[in-house]
Amino acid sequence: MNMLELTAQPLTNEAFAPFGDVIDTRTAEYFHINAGRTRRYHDLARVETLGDEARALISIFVSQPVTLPLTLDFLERHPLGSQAFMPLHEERFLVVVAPPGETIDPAGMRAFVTDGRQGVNYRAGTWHAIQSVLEREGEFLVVDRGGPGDNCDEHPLAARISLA
Ligand SMILES: NC(=O)N[C@@H](O)C(=O)O
Ligand code: NI
Repeated sequence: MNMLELTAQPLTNEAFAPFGDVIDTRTAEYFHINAGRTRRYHDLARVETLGDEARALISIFVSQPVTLPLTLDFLERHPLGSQAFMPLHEERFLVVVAPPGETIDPAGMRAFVTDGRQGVNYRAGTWHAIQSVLEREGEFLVVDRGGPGDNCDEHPLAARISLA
């Protein structure tokens, strides 16, 4: 299997649009609630929970940092639901994705690096690397789909991800 080499680019809303949503108050609209004390950054990402008895889960991931370059031997997808990761302490992380589909075209793969203020929401079926925090232990709020059915497929590949 050929090793694909990718250099992670800064994450932007536009570049990530084919894969899901970037969660970032700096690029989002808000309105005031709670007698003006609160800015509500409303409906920043679409939560998908497909199939009978599906429900949204709220979890916390505490992840150990990856070493660079990051070597990947698979990407995974969740066909029955979205999956969102929001850092709780401005942790930076790698985002490696490919568009939904039964196979992965290496030419369609993209690698991004977040800036600490960004979270991501993978839409259902988007191929992605598992959570890959940089530099230090990371704590993430995770919103994804629970319920019956197989919601995690793996696709083997060989890739090495570097920072510029
Ligand atoms: N397995 C799990 O809950 N996490 C992965 O889906 C991931 O994307 O990190
Ligand atoms: Ni996942």
